[in-house]
Parts: sequence; C-alpha cells; structure tokens
Amino acid sequence: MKTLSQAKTYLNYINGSWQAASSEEVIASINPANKEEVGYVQSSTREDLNEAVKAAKQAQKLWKKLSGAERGNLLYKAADMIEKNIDVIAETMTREMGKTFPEAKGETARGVAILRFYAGEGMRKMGDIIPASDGTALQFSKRVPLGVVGLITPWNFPCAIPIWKAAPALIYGNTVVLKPASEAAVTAAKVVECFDLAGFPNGVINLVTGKGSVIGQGLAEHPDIEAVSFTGSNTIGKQIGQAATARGAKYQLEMGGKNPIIIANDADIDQALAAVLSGGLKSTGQKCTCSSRVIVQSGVYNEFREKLLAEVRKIKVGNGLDADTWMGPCASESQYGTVKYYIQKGIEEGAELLIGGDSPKSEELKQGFFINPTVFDKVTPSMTIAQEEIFGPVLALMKVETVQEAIEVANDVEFGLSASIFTKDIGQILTFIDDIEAGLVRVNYETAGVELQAPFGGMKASSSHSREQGEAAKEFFTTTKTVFIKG
Ligand SMILES: NC(=O)C1=CN([C@@H]2O[C@H](COP(=O)(O)OP(=O)(O)OC[C@H]3O[C@@H](n4cnc5c(N)ncnc54)[C@H](OP(=O)(O)O)[C@@H]3O)[C@@H](O)[C@H]2O)C=CC1
Ligand SMILES: O=C(O)CCC(=O)C(=O)O
Repeated sequence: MKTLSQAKTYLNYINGSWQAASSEEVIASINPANKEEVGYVQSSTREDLNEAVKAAKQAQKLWKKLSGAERGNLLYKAADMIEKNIDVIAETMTREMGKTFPEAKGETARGVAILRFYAGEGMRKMGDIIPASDGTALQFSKRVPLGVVGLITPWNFPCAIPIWKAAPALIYGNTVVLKPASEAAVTAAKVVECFDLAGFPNGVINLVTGKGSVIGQGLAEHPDIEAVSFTGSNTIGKQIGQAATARGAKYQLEMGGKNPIIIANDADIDQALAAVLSGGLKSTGQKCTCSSRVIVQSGVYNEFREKLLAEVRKIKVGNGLDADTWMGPCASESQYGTVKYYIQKGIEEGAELLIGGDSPKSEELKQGFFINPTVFDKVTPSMTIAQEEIFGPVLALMKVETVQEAIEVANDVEFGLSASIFTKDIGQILTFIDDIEAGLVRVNYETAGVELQAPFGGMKASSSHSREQGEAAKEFFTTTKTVFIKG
C-alpha cells in the first residue's frame, strides 16, 4: 500500500510534480494545542501561481475530452487513497487546527464519500432534449466545463471543503488550482498527495500555498481563471467577488453565519440540549453552520439554562489527540484573540457571563490557544455577540415570549446560513420553514453539519446566492450550450 510522505516541508504541486516556491520562503504551520511546528508550506509568488494556471489550462484540453466515467474512475481512486490514509490525514488535521481526532476522522471520511458521490456524477446526464420549433431539427442543452477554476479554502474543514469544491469541478471537466488556508495547508497537501497517488494526469489538479493576499487575490485576478469558489470570511469574500466581477469571471462565496436555534415551550428539552452542545460547541464553535444564538421561549427558559450549564460544566477541554477530549483549542492565536475580544465585548455590553470566558489553568493547556466553553445569559438582539460571527465556543442565550418573536429575533442579523427550531407543533414548524431567512432549515435537528448530496448555501450576507454540493454544484462548475441541429 502506498502511504503518504512524512515530510516536514511541503511543496507546491504543479503540473504533476512537487516544486519549491520561487521565493525560497516557507510558512510554518503551528499546532494550536501546544505551539509545536507541524510542518512548513511554500510561501509562493505570483510567478508560481502563473505556472500552475498555465499547467491547468494546458491539461484542461485533454481532461475535458475524457468521458465522465473515465474522470469518475480517477475520483474513485483518489477516494480509495484518502480512505487508506485516513488516520494520517486526520491526525495531521488535529495537530494543525485542533479539532478532536474523531471529528477529524469523520471529516476525512466525509471527503471520501464526497469523492465517490461526484465520481458517480460522471455517469449521469449532462443535458436535456428540448423540442425544437422545426419538427425536423434536434435541440438539446449540454453542460460543459468552464475551464480552469480557482479554489480558495478555509482552515476549519481543511479536508472536506477542498474536496467538496475540487470533486465537482473535476468531474464536470474543469482543471483546478487550489489555494488552501495557510493555517491548515499541510492537511491540504496530504489530500492532494492522494490525488497524485491516484494517478491524475499532470496539471489537472494543482496546489499552490502562500499568503491569501498574494495567491488568493492572484487567483481572483488571474485572466485565465474562469471561476473562483471561496469559503471564508465576509471581508475577504467581498474582495474576491469584486475582483472577479471586475474581469467578468464567475464566482461563488460561502461566508459567515450567526445561526439561531429556537427552543419552543413544547420542545423535547433533552433533544434540544444535545443539539445545542453539538451544534454550538463541537469543533470549538468554528463552523459557519454552528449555533451561536440559543433563542428559548420563556416557559422552558430556566429549565433549559440549568440543564445546559450542568452539561457545559462536564465538557473536557484538551488536546484533540487525547481520547477523552471533547473540545480542542481555537485553531490559531488570531482566532483565540478574536474569541477573547467578543467575550470581553459581551461583558462590556451587559450580557451575563454564566460560565467560561477564561482559559483552562493547567500548565499543559496554558501552552495552547484554549478557551473554556462559554455561555452568556440575558443577551439582547442589539448586542455585538448577538450580531457578529464569533467562530468560537460561545453561546448566547436569548429569552422570548412567543415563537413568532423568536423568528423575528432569529432573522434580525445580516447573515442567513443555517437555522433550527425545536418544537412538536406542526403549525409552528410550517411557519418557521416559511419565515426563517436561512439557506439551511432544520427542524428538531442541530444547525451544524451538511449533507453532501443536498444543496448547501445561505441567504443574505452568508453566500453569493449560489449553492454548493449535491447536484447544485453543477450549476456553478459548468455552463450550458444550447445545440440546434437541422436535419
Ligand atoms: N464560512 C466559513 O466556513 C469560515 C468563516 N471564517 C470567518 O472568518 C474569520 C477569519 O478567518 P480567516 O482565516 O482570517 O478567514 P479568511 O477569509 O481570511 O481566509 C479564508 C481563505 O482566504 C484566503 N485569503 C486571505 N486573504 C485573502 C485575500 N486578500 N484574497 C484572497 N484570498 C485571501 C486565506 O488564505 P490565508 O490562510 O493564507 O490567509 C484562506 O485561504 C473567522 O473568524 C470566521 O468568522 C473563517 C473560516 C471559514
Ligand atoms: O458544518 C459543516 O459540516 C460544514 C460547515 C461549513 O461549511 C463551514 O463551517 O465552513
């Protein structure tokens, strides 16, 4: 069995070979649990990026001519390689960005499943027969690839997100240049190694690591990049959208969330509690779909708050590689600083800090970027912690009198990614489905987590109105030719 390299320094993958950046500089990837150096990635230049784009452009000419089944077979092989190396990839992920090993392994397994889903897409229809006005003519639509696509990905899902962008891009006949987040680029390099071992033709998938302002922005501005798919912050997403629009390129942005979970008086409280803990605090709250606002109806507010506190007290914070750790550190020093800033803001604006807000005191954990799970009470809709994405283990409890009020509070933010309600009342469920402003609507289920076979994306400032994953990815990664053949 082929295994992945154990290198400390990871190179760019351009035109089927591993290459150092022309800058001769590297970026260190740091373990947020103890500040060890996990590895180094290339700090690439625009020249390196140009080479990758050139290789991808050349490779696309032959790649698009392969049948969907042939492309699919390579995706199946990449899936097998990742599956064989699942422990190595997951451990690297835990060491690089802190999520617990079981979560990292689950995410890597999801990457495998995504590849297999899109491998199957190669055998499915790519167009429709449409009646022509002339009875002797044949008219049909045909989905065709865009060309070379740029993928800019974040650190919070360093395996699943690169794959959920690359797999549809590739199966529909595009070639890819991937720029992963610097904080988790070693994990991304290991994923790309699996594509290499699977035998993809040279230039079909390329990896260029480096600063976002150089390589990410470079992808958005590059004249030979036909489309850019981005997941990350709203600030950077807007810049990418503007750069792509300025040159007429297609773009897709998946950005922040401020996801509400509503708990009605008739909810199954234990079920809701499990969803709040998992959806709000797993991955240290670093998911765009995580629940950060817990909106509870007054009839069950006190009971829910006490049960929540009892469970949060039991959470074991620690290194994600330790078997008994439930919650790891924040992914980086900068993320740690952001979360601390929002906790302070919550206190200053008058929310009541019920638990957490500080860091664990043990000598071992003092070495890392840990923050204890934090719950604020008496949060009002205008507070900063009720409006802005924190991306950390911070829950804001908000009390409402009615479900209608809960939906109004839920909608009173700029984001609209995911939202959930816990109730048994069918009328309330239907009203919620109709009135909630969110792309992902959950009933008696947590806000976090996505189904790889279903469309994923948000409303309002959360997305650029397009959807990823499932068949929806075809919309973004292809364009349509309408063909008319006169007999
Ligand atoms: N929706 C989501 O899933 C995510 C949301 N976020 C939100 O964003 C906040 C900040 O996280 P952060 O990592 O800084 O997110 P960013 O938006 O800065 O990073 C996301 C990706 O964009 C790249 N990038 C950075 N600057 C540019 C640029 N000027 N042009 C093009 N690409 C660029 C990054 O590269 P590099 O790593 O090299 O800087 C990374 O690959 C978090 O606190 C959270 O609120 C963050 C991650 C995921
Ligand atoms: O919750 C998930 O599984 C994915 C969420 C996501 O896309 C993200 O946080 O970037």
